[in-house]
Amino acid sequence: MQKTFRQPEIPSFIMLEKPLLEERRASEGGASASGGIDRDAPGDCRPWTIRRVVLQESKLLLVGCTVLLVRMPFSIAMPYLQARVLAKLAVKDAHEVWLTVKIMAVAGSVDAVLDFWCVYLFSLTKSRLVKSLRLALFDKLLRQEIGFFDVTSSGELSSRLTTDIATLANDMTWVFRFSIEAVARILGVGLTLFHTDWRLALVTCTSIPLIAAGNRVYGVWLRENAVKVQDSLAVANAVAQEVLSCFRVVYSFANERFESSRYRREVEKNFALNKRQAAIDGVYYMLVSTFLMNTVVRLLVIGYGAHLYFGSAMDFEKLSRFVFFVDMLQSWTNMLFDSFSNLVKSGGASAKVFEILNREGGRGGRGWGEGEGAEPMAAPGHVSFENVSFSYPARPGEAVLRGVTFQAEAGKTLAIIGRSGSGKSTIVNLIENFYQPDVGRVLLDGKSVAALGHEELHSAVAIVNQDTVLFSGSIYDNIVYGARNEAVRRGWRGKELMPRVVEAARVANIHDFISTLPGGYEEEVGERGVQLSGGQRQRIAIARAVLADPRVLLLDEATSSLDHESEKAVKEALDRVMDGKTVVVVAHRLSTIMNANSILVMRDGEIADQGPPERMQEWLKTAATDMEIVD
Ligand SMILES: Nc1ncnc2c1ncn2[C@@H]1O[C@H](COP(=O)(O)OP(=O)(O)OP(=O)(O)O)[C@@H](O)[C@H]1O
Repeated sequence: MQKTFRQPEIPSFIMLEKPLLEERRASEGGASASGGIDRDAPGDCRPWTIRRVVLQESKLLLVGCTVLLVRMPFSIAMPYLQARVLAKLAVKDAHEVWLTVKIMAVAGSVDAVLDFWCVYLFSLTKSRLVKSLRLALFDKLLRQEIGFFDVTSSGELSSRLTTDIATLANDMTWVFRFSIEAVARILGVGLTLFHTDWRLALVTCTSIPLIAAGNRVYGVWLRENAVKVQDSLAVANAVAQEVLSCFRVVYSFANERFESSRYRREVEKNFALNKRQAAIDGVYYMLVSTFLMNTVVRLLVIGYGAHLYFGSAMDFEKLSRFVFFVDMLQSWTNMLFDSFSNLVKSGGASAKVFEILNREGGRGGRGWGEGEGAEPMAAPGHVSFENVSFSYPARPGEAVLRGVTFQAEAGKTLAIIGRSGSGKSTIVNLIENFYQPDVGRVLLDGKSVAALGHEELHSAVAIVNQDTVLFSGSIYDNIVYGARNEAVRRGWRGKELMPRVVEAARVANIHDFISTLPGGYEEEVGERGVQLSGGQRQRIAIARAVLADPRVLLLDEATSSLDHESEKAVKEALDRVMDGKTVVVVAHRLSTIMNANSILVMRDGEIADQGPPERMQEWLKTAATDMEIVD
């Protein structure tokens, strides 16, 4: 049921015009509009692989490869022309020398211009891939179930989003820029070598089987190590993120030294892996690149070439041309080695990224993005649990709820009480469909919450926790957060939203405070709302819930985290918000319990008792301490 808001005067400092609908359209159309990766379009079940990612940009790559092929004759012409200049110098043919120099100048210039296009096209491909992969991964993370985040640290995930994708992309740049070019050039030079002298060309090829065997061994090892390197980096990042985001706790216990050594330990593990990789890289390049290619092949070519030259089976120009081409072949083979090792490393970096992208995700109910835009149904907000048993995915064997059955009647308040760990918050979590019961059903107005659309459920149910989470941004942004989907559905812009935001802030007892701030509703709250007091944060969170105008309000009542004044302001705000709604409150205050319509007593995951407060009055007095109930 939509609440009708009194339209207050809009304060003069508010000049907001936030086009939420356009914002959403931009975010949804972002990837396809830019021609990037299809971000797991519905119905697309193809697994994510490097091949799939690369194929997404096949058109750009094709253009890049065409430019490479066009460029190749100009690049390959250079050693050929150089050898010709040397030969003509030896016979003092000035006309031919200058003519060849002019041809070299033209060929070199065309080569340079085409080089620009190669670099540009392949770098562009890389940037598009990074952008699309980041978007796809982030969207995939948003589609995961809450249990996934219980067992995966946010630091690790941000490492996947940033470091892993950046490594993958950097390495891919090499691969695109050089491996395709290297293969094209090696083929071109190879053909030219055979055309120049097939015997010397065969000698040049003798090392190929050895190089192939070396690459295979190196590749297997490198891939394994690359996965370990990225994993150790993710662990180090997770530690850093945790410490930085909880820095006040670190500071207040003077644990900087401990945290420094904890981070150092993880960075050292990453360093040890990198060191091992550096040593193996060294051995590989020493044997394959420097010894085999640069020394053995060169000695064979010059030795056998000299033999042919002295036996008059080859002239000087041909021999010097051959030597120049072998030089070119060597530098491009080295390039190919680099590309190969980078490709293998990017395989390591991408392993976890693809693992997440290919993750099924056990989110119950319809996922994010499905059935959105639908008008929320007008229903009274009746919550019921039918024989619910549940254990958390992180601890599958441990039943936290057992056979829980109760009703929270529409428009009434149900207070849940019980000892710490008895399962009170778990009940709230299940109403939010954060997790699904192992047995039984959780119903909202007769429908299983798991069967309701994601937006539909969460526009009907709002939660206010003790542990208030605000986002960095303005107070306005944080309050509007409660009604973003509705604002989009109704096409509201800033001027339609502002009166609602102000009204919500008034209901939540925070408008007067906001009006005293220099920036008013546009005042920044800092990361996680650090620039506000606990009570102010809570009242902004209440305003956010008021704006969401839910049918069911879930409250986790604070015990003593606030001073008397703030607690009074928060309590008044809550009393106003609760009016006329179905409220399920994890209660710690006797007044809240006595004002509730019904009380549910939890003990070790089971319902110990339930009934109206009048019936339990006497019992409550004796059990207050045990149940952590305060006056
Ligand atoms: N995400 C989770 N993963 C695994 N176990 C959990 C998780 N959350 C809670 N638990 C466990 O479930 C049990 C019930 O927790 P719950 O938070 O529901 O208790 P509570 O009655 O709300 O306690 P409190 O009053 O202290 O908040 C506890 O034993 C707790 O350790």
